[in-house]
Amino acid sequence: MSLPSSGAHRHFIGLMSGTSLDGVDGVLVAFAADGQLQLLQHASRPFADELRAELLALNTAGDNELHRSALAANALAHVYADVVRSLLTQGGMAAADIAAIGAHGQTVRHRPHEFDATGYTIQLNNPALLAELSGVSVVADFRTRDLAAGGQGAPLVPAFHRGVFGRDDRTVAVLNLGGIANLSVLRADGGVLGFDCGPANALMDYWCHRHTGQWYDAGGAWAAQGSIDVRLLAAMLREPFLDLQPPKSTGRDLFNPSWLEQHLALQPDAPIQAKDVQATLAELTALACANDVKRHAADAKTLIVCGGGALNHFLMGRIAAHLPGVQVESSQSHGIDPQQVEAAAFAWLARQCLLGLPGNLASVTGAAGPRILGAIHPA
Ligand SMILES: Nc1ncnc2c1ncn2[C@@H]1O[C@H](COP(=O)(O)OP(=O)(O)OP(=O)(O)O)[C@@H](O)[C@H]1O
Ligand SMILES: CC(=O)N[C@H]1[C@@H]2OC[C@@H](O2)[C@@H](O)[C@@H]1O[C@H](C)C(=O)O
Repeated sequence: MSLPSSGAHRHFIGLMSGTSLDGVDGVLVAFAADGQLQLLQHASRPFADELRAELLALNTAGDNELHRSALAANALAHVYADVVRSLLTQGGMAAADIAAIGAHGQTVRHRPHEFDATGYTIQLNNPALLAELSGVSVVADFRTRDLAAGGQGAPLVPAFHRGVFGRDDRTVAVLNLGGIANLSVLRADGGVLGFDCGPANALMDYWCHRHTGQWYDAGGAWAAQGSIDVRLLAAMLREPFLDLQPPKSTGRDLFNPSWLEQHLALQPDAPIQAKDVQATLAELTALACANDVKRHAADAKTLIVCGGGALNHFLMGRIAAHLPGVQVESSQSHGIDPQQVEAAAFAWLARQCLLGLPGNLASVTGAAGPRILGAIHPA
């Protein structure tokens, strides 16, 4: 993987807890002087049920939010610190060996440019506590500067995708299937387009947990038993966000259980079988993403998929079915575990911040220009 590097600041840790709310993924990476990034260690922690439920609840308005958010952020910092400890132990390294941790935090609201010209994006985090617990400098709060500069504040991974997956002889498309789906279009001339496509695991996980008690549909096996409900699918596909032009980003603010329940309530037929709803949600993700590839990356012959959704065989099959002539493959076949890509991106973003280099791409977020992202909390 070739990424810009000055040779300084060799080892970094990246921590990502994303919109699927499954837990924390962490990586320990080394940057070589020649710009190569090497993934050294990976560790993950699922959230305890109580913390997961509280983080989920904090995505919508509720009682005493400030107090509850502060406590949830503290709890999150402890999970982050636990992942950092594992990474250091696994790598046989000490805190002093790490230049910085890039800690994304937990998005609980994302409303760019709503309500006033700036709007807001909120990632719960306690980087000061994490620095104290880990003894490592922490870079956090990656999104707000881009927002202040008129950008969406998301997605931020396309710049990293370009460094890792970009080719100078062809267009490559990279699809992240986390709680939300986002696409990066990496052109041979270095130009990058990136935006959120719509819902991915956030809705499928909700539905799966409600009806099976499992946090997610492993391999998409349950969805594969269902039939796609064409009326429900057509109704969900009419969601205006799906047809907005980029730059655009979204989150659980829009694609949440109420959004799904409202669509279900409007269906004229008797209740749709639960497994059919699951199949239809997978198809919604597949079609929304495939339509975006056709609209914005028509010349791409390869679609590299990362995020936990790359492990959903049913979903991967449906995406491939809608993109004949495009090779749809997991990032694993490009040497990087799909569940480590985002965490690695935040290690890279932390390094960009320490080096005083921009982390955003104005062509993606719509910001007025390149900006150094993140706030540094020294060890
Ligand atoms: N074996 C599997 N089969 C099917 N789906 C899986 C599997 N493993 C993980 N997933 C899905 O991937 C999700 C986690 O993906 P990931 O960690 O990429 O999301 P995230 O980082 O929280 O999201 P985002 O990219 O939106 O920030 C799980 O919630 C689950 O839905
Ligand atoms: C506000 C926020 O947390 N957005 C996430 C979310 O999860 C996927 C998608 O929506 C993407 O836009 C972003 O995450 C990745 C890491 C990004 O910024 O590129």
